[in-house]
Amino acid sequence: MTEKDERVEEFKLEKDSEFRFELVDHSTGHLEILDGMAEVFGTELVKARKYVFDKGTKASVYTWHGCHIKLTGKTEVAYISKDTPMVMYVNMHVALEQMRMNAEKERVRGPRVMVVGPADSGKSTVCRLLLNYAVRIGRTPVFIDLDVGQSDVSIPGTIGALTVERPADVEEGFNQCAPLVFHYGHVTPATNLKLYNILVSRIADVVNMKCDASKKANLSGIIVNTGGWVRGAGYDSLKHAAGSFEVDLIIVMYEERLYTELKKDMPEFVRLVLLPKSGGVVVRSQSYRGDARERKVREYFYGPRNNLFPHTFEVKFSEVKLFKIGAPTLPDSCLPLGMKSQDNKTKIVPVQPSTSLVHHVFSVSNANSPEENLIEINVLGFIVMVEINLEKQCFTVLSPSPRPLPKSILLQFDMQFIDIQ
Ligand SMILES: Nc1ncnc2c1ncn2[C@@H]1O[C@H](COP(=O)(O)OP(=O)(O)OP(=O)(O)O)[C@@H](O)[C@H]1O
Repeated sequence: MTEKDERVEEFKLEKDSEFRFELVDHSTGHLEILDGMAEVFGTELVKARKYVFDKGTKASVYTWHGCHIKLTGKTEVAYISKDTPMVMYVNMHVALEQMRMNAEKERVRGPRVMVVGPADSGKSTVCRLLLNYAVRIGRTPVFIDLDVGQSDVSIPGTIGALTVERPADVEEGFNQCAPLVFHYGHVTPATNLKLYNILVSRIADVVNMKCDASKKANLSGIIVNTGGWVRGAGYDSLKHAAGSFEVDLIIVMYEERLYTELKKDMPEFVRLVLLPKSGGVVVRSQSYRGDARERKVREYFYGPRNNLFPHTFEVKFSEVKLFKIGAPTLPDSCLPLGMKSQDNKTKIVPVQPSTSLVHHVFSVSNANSPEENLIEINVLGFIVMVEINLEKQCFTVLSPSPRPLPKSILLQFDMQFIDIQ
């Protein structure tokens, strides 16, 4: 596919059709709706507003009744398709709403849904659609993102949950005002599956508490997004997540093998639905995913439109305590008697200040002391070590808020962020 020059194009969409586009990696695009009604992944577009889409965006505009739109920008692909699974997705939403209404009558909890499927099968998009449709009719479901590679709740390397109270912003996604976030530190569950599973159980416990405390959230139900690792240990961790959240419905994106395996392994009360993958879902390369992760961290500090102003300040070594979760795995034969290599995976390892920490991202833990269970305590936010001065015994950090840091225990990510615009 050849790259077109930036240009203004208008498209007339018939009812039940979608306009799919991919912007090139180096330029943003603008979209306007000129006539009719349309939505982007379940969020309605407002007339006379110019929506700005980030570089490399891959998205679609769907219309139930027909519309006329204008796109300005450099696209790699831009086309209209009438072959969309949207009716099936909306039927799914209707079924969930039916479950909520039944739950209301029977005074039980609303649907607990988990969306699974291989990488690039449209899981996040289906979650976003179902959440948007739910809030559009007054529900407030809890969204949990277990995808540590491409989280829609917080930065990569974390798992998080938020109560969705309004539709996702077309440009910026869900409002991430007060998410509950736990530090994992890596961008794939495989790096430390033991820790990952502990965090999944922990976040499930907290979500259960939230649902016990809020009747509305309990009735609205939960929607859990998962990562694309669906074989071997990845499959086991999906089963673990299903058990932790006590899900009663699993949506499997297009893969029959996964559907059949889960059908066999899940208890009877768990319903399984196989949904087709949209022809518009784009397969993203490793480098695109890496760039997307970096963009996500940048967005955390600078805002989605470069509209935030982070702070840089010095922090004395003595003011903070740095830790990493998990020590390198040693063969069992090298460990003290009775200890297993798996125990190392949840070990809290103190990290000494050194120049190797430059550019590393750190979570600011909500813990008050290292004696607390650092793994299972949520995090307040993130900083980046911009500079380390061993002589002055201080770090220079990039932080979303001005000094001082809210708490003093910092947890190290594998991930680095180099702050160049
Ligand atoms: N109908 C569509 N038209 C155009 N682009 C789409 C459509 N549906 C999804 N996409 C895009 O395809 C990409 C992959 O979709 P999505 O993130 O939902 O998949 P996923 O299964 O959650 O991916 P993974 O778990 O591997 O990160 C995203 O960039 C999304 O915006």
